[in-house]
Amino acid sequence: MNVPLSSTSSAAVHAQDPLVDLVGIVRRFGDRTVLDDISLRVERGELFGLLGPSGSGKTTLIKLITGIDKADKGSVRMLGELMPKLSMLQRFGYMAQSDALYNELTARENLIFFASLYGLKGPHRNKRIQEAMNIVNLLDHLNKPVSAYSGGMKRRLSLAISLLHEPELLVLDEPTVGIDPVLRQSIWKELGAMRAKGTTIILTTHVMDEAEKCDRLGLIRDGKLTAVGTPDELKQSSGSATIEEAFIALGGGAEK
Ligand SMILES: Nc1ncnc2c1ncn2[C@@H]1O[C@H](COP(=O)(O)OP(=O)(O)OP(=O)(O)O)[C@@H](O)[C@H]1O
Repeated sequence: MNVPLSSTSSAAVHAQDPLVDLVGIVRRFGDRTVLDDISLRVERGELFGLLGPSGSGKTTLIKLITGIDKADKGSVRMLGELMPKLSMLQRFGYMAQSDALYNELTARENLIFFASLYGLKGPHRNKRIQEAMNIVNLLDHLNKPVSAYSGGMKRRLSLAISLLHEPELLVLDEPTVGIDPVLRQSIWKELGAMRAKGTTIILTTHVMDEAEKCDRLGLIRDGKLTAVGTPDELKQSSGSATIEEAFIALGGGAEK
């Protein structure tokens, strides 16, 4: 991962800091403004969903939160720390939309590599590898090369990697794309269990019944945050019966 990281220290982390605090974020590519003045706070322990049509800017926003990319204007703080910041890497797990896996290595070797980045060692590392692969139902495939994995299996392995170090924050870009409904349900059960233990989760989704399961949603359209609230608040404020209707009524437009 090519991360432009600063190692300069900033504000001390205080218990009252939101987990993620975005202020006035602008991101441009050439003369195109892809994120336009986005301010958003995600509190500790929340399961926060970003919902928006294809190309609306969800992945770009996720990359700014994780410090993979830098905003042209505005600030991103994670736990009070200005991002990007190298030491924060151990405190969040990130599952990108395209899998960042070493195809020629086995799943176990991939997990060992990422575990070393997170500072996991010895029996604890091995226990976490077993636990994470059990969550995504891939324990039987631990020793297979990733090149022999299906697309859905690669997604599940990427999810296992993001969970490996039991981070305080999980950032998941379309985590259930290409995953069958049964496993999708079990992954959501696990995300719920992690949230119950205090993990904050930020994810992007196009699936409306997944959006319903989030504590709060941010609706993005053309790089603008058009609405933020609980699923019920968004339905009420738009007089809609479903999140899908609320999404369209609140400027979400057509889904892909
Ligand atoms: N590195 C880049 N250079 C130029 N344009 C980019 C770059 N990254 C993203 N974009 C553009 O920014 C816009 C937002 O892209 P982004 O990937 O954030 O959308 P998205 O909401 O995540 O879409 P999807 O749901 O399809 O993943 C798109 O028009 C995309 O083409």
